[in-house]
Amino acid sequence: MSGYNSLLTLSGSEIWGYRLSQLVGSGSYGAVYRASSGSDTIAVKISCEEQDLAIEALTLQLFYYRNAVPKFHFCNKYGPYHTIGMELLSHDMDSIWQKVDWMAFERPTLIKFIYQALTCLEAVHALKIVHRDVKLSNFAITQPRTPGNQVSVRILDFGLSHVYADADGNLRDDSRSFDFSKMKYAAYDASLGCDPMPKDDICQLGYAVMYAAGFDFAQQLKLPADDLSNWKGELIRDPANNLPLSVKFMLPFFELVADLNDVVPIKYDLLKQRIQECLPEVDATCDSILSEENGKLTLT
Ligand SMILES: Nc1ncnc2c1ncn2[C@@H]1O[C@H](COP(=O)(O)OP(=O)(O)OP(=O)(O)O)[C@@H](O)[C@H]1O
Repeated sequence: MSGYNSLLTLSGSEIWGYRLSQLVGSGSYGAVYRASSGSDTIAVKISCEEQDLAIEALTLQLFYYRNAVPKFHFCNKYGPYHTIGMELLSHDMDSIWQKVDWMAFERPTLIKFIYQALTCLEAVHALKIVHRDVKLSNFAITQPRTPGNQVSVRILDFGLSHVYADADGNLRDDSRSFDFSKMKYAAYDASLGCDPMPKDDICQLGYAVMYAAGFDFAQQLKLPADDLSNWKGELIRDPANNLPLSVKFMLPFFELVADLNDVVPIKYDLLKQRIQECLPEVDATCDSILSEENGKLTLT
């Protein structure tokens, strides 16, 4: 069995006193299991990528008291694998999206999601960390709280993240030398070969919202590299005429995203204000509600 496949068959194993009971998710590098010890239930991420997991563990620890990421429990080695124990979230946004009618979230859901996702990114950027892997499946919601099933958005997966500047603001290189221009869903500047910076996380959040709104982003990603990059460039040059129809109502937000650069500090409050302006009848600051009926999930 290949290294990666063996990551997917660890149900029943015991790690640091937690028994892995169910595979709840997997990505290119890791598998994530629900794990229990007595009444305590957490998520355990397992990967062969030592450095990425070490960076992720360090990052999660920095955010323990901020409600932006799953709370960190431990990191440890398990045979050939590296593991992180963390708060168990309920569903990632991509798997909820796959179950909604027409594979398109409704406007109120989109507005609340983007507001909370931006709040997560604000917390990440405040520590001079750039995430660099912003996509729908890297956001998840907390376990529903009672009464009312309220849930909040958290950002996941810091394997590609990087502390881009020191306390004095001097830029720091990443020795891992990733080539983000090859990443299909990279922001426009990164697709041209620039190092991804916080504004690019926000630009990628914009792509994630287009996808969540039902725009066929997967088809767009199949374009030849130059055409894809041109499309991303046009979105920034003239969002009013190039935004997909399903997110045109979010033009006030996308216009501000198009104006972001790496020099002027990002005004998160203004971005949030713009998000609220896109749909004034919905309070973007309210938590979302998760309901489940006959196996069908609804996030409102
Ligand atoms: N704390 C958690 N609680 C519940 N599910 C989680 C948690 N962390 C991750 N998951 C699930 O596991 C999936 C994969 O996790 P993650 O993105 O961290 O793995 P990865 O291998 O680094 O993925 P990628 O391919 O994006 O690099 C997520 O999309 C989500 O469904």
